[in-house]
Amino acid sequence: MESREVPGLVARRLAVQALERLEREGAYLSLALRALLARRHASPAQAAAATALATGVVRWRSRLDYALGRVSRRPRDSVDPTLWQILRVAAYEIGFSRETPAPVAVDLAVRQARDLGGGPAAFANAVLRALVREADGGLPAPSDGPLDARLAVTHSHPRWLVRRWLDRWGATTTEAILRADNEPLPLSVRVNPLRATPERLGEVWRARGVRAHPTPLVPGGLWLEGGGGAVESLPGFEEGWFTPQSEAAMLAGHVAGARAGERIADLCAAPGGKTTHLAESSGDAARIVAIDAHAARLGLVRRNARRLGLRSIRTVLGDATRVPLAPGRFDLVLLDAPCTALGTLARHPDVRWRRRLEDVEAMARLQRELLEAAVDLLRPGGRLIYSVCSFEAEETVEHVRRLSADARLERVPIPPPQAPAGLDCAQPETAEGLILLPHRCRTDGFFVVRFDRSRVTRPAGGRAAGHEK
Ligand SMILES: C[S@@+](CC[C@H](N)C(=O)[O-])C[C@H]1O[C@@H](n2cnc3c(N)ncnc32)[C@H](O)[C@@H]1O
Repeated sequence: MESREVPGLVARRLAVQALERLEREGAYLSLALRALLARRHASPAQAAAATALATGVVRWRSRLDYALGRVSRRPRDSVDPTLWQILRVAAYEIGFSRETPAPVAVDLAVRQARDLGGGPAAFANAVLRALVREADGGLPAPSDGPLDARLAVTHSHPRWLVRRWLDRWGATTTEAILRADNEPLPLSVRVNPLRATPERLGEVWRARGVRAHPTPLVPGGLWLEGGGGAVESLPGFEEGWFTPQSEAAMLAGHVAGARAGERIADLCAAPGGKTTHLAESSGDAARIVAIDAHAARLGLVRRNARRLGLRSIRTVLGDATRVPLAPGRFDLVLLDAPCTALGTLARHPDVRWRRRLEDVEAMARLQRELLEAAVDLLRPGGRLIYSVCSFEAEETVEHVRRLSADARLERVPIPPPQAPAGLDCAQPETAEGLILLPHRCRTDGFFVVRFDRSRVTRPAGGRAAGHEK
């Protein structure tokens, strides 16, 4: 019963349980937390605290393990896995959380360790007290060894990824990306212009004590001050006034510029964040086919369209590499492709540990197939918008180089978003598509490019050969 009496203990136990599921079953952090918090009937405060702790531990995992390893007399693989998660939570609080004083974090961890026996509790006490002494100015980080290994531990990323980024971006940019990945991003929403305006929504929220600011890069969005909390419980959600969406993701729908009367295919549509954006921009007056290979996720597209009051979206369950649609007929094809999601590490810290180097090439292969199918659907003059929440070369510029050699296509530059005061959004590779790196504009890492299907067929590298019908 102790757990009910000591404030903060329930949240820490929940965090440890979520972390164990992540480790043991490879569960997604957000899904593991959601299921656990619902099953244990956690209060909103317990849920918020457990989420913050588990997310923090996942984000800082390798730095926490390094710091604990320095003060533990036992190697990690000889320590009970539950006890190690308890230590990680406390180490996170000691190193990174301003909410809980270190002695309280140690005390709460020792109380949890007691469930495992007197020995584990004494061990936790000794390790964490030593850590508090070591961590005076922050948790220790390695000061020697190869740069990639040092950065990987200091900023808690897998070493293979750090090595890739060092090769491509150099040390300064890589370190800036690593830092940005560890800074939580503000929540944002896209306002449904058919039902509300950012001003009106901002007013309604202000009356409820929620502050919001216009998204700096994309018109029609709002950044929520303070983050946290369930955005779905805010006023206006059920009424279809807005869609939770990252600002980077809004950019794809924004540059697509869907218009009334257009025939549009969204090839990887679920859960419909961008499909509904296209429907809204066209005044719900386009003909939109939303395809996705996963039935349950496709159901979310229908649910979101219903909530937003949109009627121009038809859903089709299927593999978009073999689309059951007439080729050469679409004015606009959006391919927001499945990807490594390595641009979203600030929002989804577990993705960094889930991905392997092989995933990059596997995703690039699927994207190549999807791109071929997408190009076939375009009518002459039709436009293709390709986007991914990743900035890996294989998933972005390498596709652009290949498509640029396709005689049927012409790349149309996308104007870079206006840099708001104080942010440097200068794009490193505008010649090959728009890359948002996570440290530049407080967005996810993202990539978007536009290709139009030529009205004129031209042999590769040759002169125009005639008009397509
Ligand atoms: C990045 S998500 C799309 C997000 C969506 N565009 C949005 O903005 O809400 C990629 C989607 O591709 C779908 N997918 C993966 N492989 C597919 C395939 N071969 N054909 C169709 N959909 C596929 C996945 O089910 C997933 O929903």
